[in-house]
Amino acid sequence: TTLTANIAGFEFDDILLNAAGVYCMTTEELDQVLTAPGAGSLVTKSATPSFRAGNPAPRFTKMPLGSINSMGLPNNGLDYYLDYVITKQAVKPLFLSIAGLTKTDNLAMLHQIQASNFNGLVELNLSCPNVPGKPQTAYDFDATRAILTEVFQFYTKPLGVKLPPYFDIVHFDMVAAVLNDFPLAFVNTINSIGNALAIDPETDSVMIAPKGGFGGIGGEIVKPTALANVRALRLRLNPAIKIIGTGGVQTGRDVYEHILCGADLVSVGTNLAFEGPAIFDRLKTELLAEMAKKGYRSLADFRGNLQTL
Ligand SMILES: CC(C)(C)CCc1c(C(=O)O)[nH]c(=O)[nH]c1=O
Repeated sequence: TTLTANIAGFEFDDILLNAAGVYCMTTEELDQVLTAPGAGSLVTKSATPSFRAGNPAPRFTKMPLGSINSMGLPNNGLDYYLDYVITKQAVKPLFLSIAGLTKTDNLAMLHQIQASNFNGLVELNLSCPNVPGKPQTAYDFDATRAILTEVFQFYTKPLGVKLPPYFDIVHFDMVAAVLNDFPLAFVNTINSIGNALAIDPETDSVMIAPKGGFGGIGGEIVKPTALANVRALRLRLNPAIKIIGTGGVQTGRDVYEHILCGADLVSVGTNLAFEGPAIFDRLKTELLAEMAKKGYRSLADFRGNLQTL
């Protein structure tokens, strides 16, 4: 049985990786994912041009059926992660995530990466903010088209985008219509479901300090939305644009369902944070068992084969 995938000519011989933001802040964490059995790649914490401390703690916490976070983009700056992926890219194909707070920052970072010795894949986090008073970039389809137009004027290395979840069928149509106009290597869907609220029953208070307790949620609770976004985009996007499925993965069956919806790679956030990198080998074992039960010998045997009634 083989668990392989190909994105932009890169062969992955395991299809699991971390979700950006989880287990990827420091080189120590990144090395643990890099060497974890069952993990076929890794992605770095979304980088800004220079170091950011991020929001005051508590800013990530467990809650029933998942997690809630408002980290505020804490990261060690682009150079730190660019150095890491350049040093390690011979081991396996790697993803470098960027999330500029302005379009100027994103373009500057991409110029630096274009000129660098990094030959892996860039994940442009489109949950990054847009101009104040407007929604995040990925919820502003004109802004999404504008930044991708500027990026592809000069950026020639493999690039994909990280998307927040959409909840309206017309939004699936609209975002796919934008993305299909660009030579994207992949789309990673979903990012956390934004601006949720969790309450501590002991104290009747919110659970995280930033933003009055509002934060992005991940984990088991988001799986139905994650699967819907993978499926909706698979049905709409050019087949050349591969899909990384993210959201709600805690068992091999969850990985299997992301693939059934059309995912090529599957990433783990919340449950990786709770369980640690040993989760990758557990998920791989459970996925292989699920495939054996169904008589599948490769992911191509069932990728995208979700049945409708
Ligand atoms: C939400 C942003 C801070 C604009 C981007 C970074 C990010 C964060 C974060 O650093 O707060 N958390 C998430 O769940 N997803 C993200 O993409």
